[in-house]
Amino acid sequence: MSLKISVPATSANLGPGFDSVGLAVSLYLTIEVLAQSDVWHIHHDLGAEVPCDERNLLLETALEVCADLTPHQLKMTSDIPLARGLGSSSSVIVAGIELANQLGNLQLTPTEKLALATKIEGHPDNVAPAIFGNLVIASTRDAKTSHVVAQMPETGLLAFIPDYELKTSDSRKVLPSEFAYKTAVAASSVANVAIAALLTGNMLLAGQMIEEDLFHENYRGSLVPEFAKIREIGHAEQAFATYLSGAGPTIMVMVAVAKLVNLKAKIQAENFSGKLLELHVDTVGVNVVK
Ligand SMILES: Nc1ncnc2c1ncn2[C@@H]1O[C@H](COP(=O)(O)OP(=O)(O)OP(=O)(O)O)[C@@H](O)[C@H]1O
Ligand SMILES: N[C@@H](CCO)C(=O)O
Repeated sequence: MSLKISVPATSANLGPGFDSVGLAVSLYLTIEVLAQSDVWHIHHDLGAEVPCDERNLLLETALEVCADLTPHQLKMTSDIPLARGLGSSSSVIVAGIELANQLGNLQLTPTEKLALATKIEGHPDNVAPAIFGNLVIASTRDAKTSHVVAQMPETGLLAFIPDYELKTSDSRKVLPSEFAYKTAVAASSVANVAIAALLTGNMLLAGQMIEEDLFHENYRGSLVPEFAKIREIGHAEQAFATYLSGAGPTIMVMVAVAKLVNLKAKIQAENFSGKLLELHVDTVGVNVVK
């Protein structure tokens, strides 16, 4: 049997869409199913800290979804950097669900996959676009997830991926545990206009609203020292928006395609330690090739 599963990276939040909005982007985790085996084994070159057995999040997820899968040798490759704010954990969870779906012949619908993935990840903002591709707006309350898949308006995407990791769990520790009613109303009004602008293709307004986030970026800015400077460069180069991708530390800049080259040169000139990558919107989501 030949089976290959690929899952895109995802950039969550887009400013005020905290925990509920995400965009699928063009970096990929790929799982290749090799021969049946007595025990599970994952061949990968992602480093010694990534387990090769059932302790790997891929197999933890697959076996949680379907406990009696036949063990296989697997090959895992990924260009999604770990703990950088590009949805590496969600890509593995979605791949694990798909692995169980295929090997266990579960016939899961995309909505069922979203429910399973959200339960495991805790929020839908990365797993939803990893499943559906594109821009996804989702809300999970009382274990029920509602979602809308939308086309992202045309924009260039430039990601600065710092050399250091920032685990989502650490980046969530700096957030407040409570929010005053008035602030919550203001924060959700910003989010509402951001989404309405994205859905009507108004990148200028969407960009302004993305940068007015009140939910998380003010608290996380100090964890990502490059953020303020890159946003300043974004303003000087007329980018639509600069935001913290997911829990950081990746910084995403949305900019008109014609302005990408200049923007890239200006950020490169700062000599920050990390990678600067031009990305594209992934419109496919999780993909199975047999
Ligand atoms: N290929 C992989 N195999 C096994 N575990 C992985 C893999 N990729 C990521 N993980 C797990 O996910 C953790 C990173 O998850 P975390 O939520 O901190 O960051 P992220 O998903 O990359 O970023 P964000 O959620 O902000 O977009 C890693 O430390 C590791 O435990
Ligand atoms: N919405 C999440 C994304 C990372 O998992 C956060 O910002 O913490």
